[in-house]
Amino acid sequence: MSVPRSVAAHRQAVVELLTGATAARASHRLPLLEALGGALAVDVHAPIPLPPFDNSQMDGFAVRSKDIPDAGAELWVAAPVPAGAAPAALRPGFAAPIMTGAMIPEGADAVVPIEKATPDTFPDATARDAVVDLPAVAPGTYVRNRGSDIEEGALALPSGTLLGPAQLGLLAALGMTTVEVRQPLRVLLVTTGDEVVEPGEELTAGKIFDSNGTLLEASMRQAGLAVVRAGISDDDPTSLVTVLRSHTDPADNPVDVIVTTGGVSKGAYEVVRQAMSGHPVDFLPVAMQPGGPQGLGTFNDVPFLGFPGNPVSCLVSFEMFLRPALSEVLGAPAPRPVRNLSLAEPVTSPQGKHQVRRGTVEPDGSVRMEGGPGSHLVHALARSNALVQIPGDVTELDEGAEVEVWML
Ligand SMILES: Nc1nc2c(c(=O)[nH]1)N[C@H]1C(S)=C(S)[C@@H](COP(=O)(O)OP(=O)(O)OC[C@H]3O[C@@H](n4cnc5c(N)ncnc54)[C@H](O)[C@@H]3O)O[C@H]1N2
Ligand code: MOO
Repeated sequence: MSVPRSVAAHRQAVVELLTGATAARASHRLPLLEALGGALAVDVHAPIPLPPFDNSQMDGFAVRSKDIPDAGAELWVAAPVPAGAAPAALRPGFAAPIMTGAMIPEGADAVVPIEKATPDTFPDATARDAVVDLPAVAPGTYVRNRGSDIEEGALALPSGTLLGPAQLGLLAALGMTTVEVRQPLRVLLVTTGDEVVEPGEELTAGKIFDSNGTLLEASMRQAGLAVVRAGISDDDPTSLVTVLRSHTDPADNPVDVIVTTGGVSKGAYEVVRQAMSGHPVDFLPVAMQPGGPQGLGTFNDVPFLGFPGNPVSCLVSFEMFLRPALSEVLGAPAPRPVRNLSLAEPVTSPQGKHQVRRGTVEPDGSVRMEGGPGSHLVHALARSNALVQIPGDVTELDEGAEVEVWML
């Protein structure tokens, strides 16, 4: 029996497997919202500064700060400056009513919020010769300077950035309508097993619904991959081989990566192992639980990963191997945030296996386990927001012990 491979060694093997497949990816230009979840193909530099002009952070009065001594001063009220208007220059001795986001008039260098003015309401726009009492204010107060968020020409987003709501919002703020994104990696996802049926079909004795397909397709899409689904393969290896051949023909737009689930352990009908015979694929144990049995190699020169069949094993395999490898090779998606947190309860773990438990981070910052270690516990997984990492040499941890937690 082969010696189990470490988690780090297997992750490195996945990185090496994907490195060739992801070289020189083509890119295309998409409208911003269609680029959601994609990876930026080029560095984007700011075509304009943000903010584009000095503007007010408050509803109040734009003033020349040097017009107001420490004791305060009474100033004439100038014409109001609504947001969107290009104001006239501010004359000495005047204060201009200004609204949040409105352009600071030339000559003004500070804003006094309306609450600090006497009277503390804006005069009627038609009022003549109105005056206002204002306290002293330091230059720059409540002024949002042109270019203080980003200067014109500065690097806004580096190539490889995964485009989420905040990144797309920035591009819109910069006035862009389209963005150059990498063509996503195309992944063929095949779930396997005679017992597995599509959700919505009839559930007869001995059958279960396919959760792996949805779980992994959702994970992959979130990570920016394009997923090609080939349904559920039964336990006949010839039909699985036919499916894999049809998606890996070099003359017919082959997929970039193949991921299967199930059929990799030691049962009598391990369809994936059988389908891969004659191809350079290793089936090996990784010293990890869940997700111990793994397949890795190529089928018709296309990188292949065989995840074990249990749903939690699939999710853990994706999070521990494929997602980090994509981050390393493509620069996206961003790695999961890692935190060191204390355990809300004691935990035991098998000697020699890196265990990945599912947990919930509590408001007090401790982490509580959701369900036991079993890799079939999809309900407990659905309650979790974190993967709790317990190294292979650790067998017992007390309540309060520190553990590494990956936020999902
Ligand atoms: N004698 C041994 N038996 C098993 C070992 C072992 O080392 N020796 N390893 C166990 C571990 S750990 C795992 S993980 C599984 C991996 O098995 P397979 O990858 O061959 O997967 P299957 O046998 O096809 O399925 C395992 C389990 O998952 C359910 N399943 C499969 N596909 C789906 C799906 N699409 N959606 C939902 N659930 C699915 C399946 O019904 C089984 O319950 O092997 C252990 N056995
Ligand atoms: O290693 Mo298996 O993935 O626990 O159930």
